[in-house]
Amino acid sequence: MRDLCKTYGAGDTAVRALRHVDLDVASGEFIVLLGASGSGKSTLLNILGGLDRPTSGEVRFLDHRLTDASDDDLTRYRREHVGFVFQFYNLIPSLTVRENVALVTDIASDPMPVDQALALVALAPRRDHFPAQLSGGEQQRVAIARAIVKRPQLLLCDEPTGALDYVTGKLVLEVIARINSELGTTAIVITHNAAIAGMADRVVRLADGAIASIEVPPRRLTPAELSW
Ligand SMILES: Nc1ncnc2c1ncn2[C@@H]1O[C@H](COP(=O)(O)OP(=O)(O)OP(=O)(O)O)[C@@H](O)[C@H]1O
Repeated sequence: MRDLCKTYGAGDTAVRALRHVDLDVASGEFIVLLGASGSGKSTLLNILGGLDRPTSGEVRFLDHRLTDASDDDLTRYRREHVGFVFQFYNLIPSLTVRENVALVTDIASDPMPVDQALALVALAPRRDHFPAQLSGGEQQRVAIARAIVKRPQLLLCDEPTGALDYVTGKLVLEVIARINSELGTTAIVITHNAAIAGMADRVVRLADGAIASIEVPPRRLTPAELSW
């Protein structure tokens, strides 16, 4: 990302959500994005994921220039390269676990078998259950399986543990760390929980739409080693 700016609205009501952000993310990196509410974290993630466009500046992903991409190009970029995980799981209630994940394999070019994705999130035995029969943490793990079944290079997580209790949140973090280390998927995780920063290769802190600091933790911790 180079000199990335995003302004919502115009005139007196304009909100400058991102101001001149420069950031390079290496393939396979695990980045934790911290910052106060309203500091621009989701805006940054949405632009990186091709869900939104910057007002000015440049975003590149490998040889794709997202800034000039047409709507169709952005759709293809999201479909082929990006997996999203949000705070709320957005599963389809009338479909089983397996069917929720299989929806993605129907449109992906090189998906992994659904059962492999479910095994990665330790949910293979629940494949025929419906979302309402699962706990919040299990539903989030289905959402992660759905995000990674197409083998995206980039996994973008916006508050993935925000709705979960301590133990369940840790289980979900374990799954994200495993995807990052076993599949080499680049992971960017937004959180309000500064303790999660210990899992990262780098911790990027936003303040008022700008990068306030980038830190490299002395040693990358496993989720089991984190406490809050
Ligand atoms: N669609 C929009 N229209 C107008 N302003 C917006 C819009 N989306 C976000 N904003 C504003 O842009 C700023 C950054 O919002 P953003 O959601 O990126 O922050 P955040 O750091 O993710 O916050 P939180 O931690 O509360 O989710 C905020 O001031 C927000 O009110």
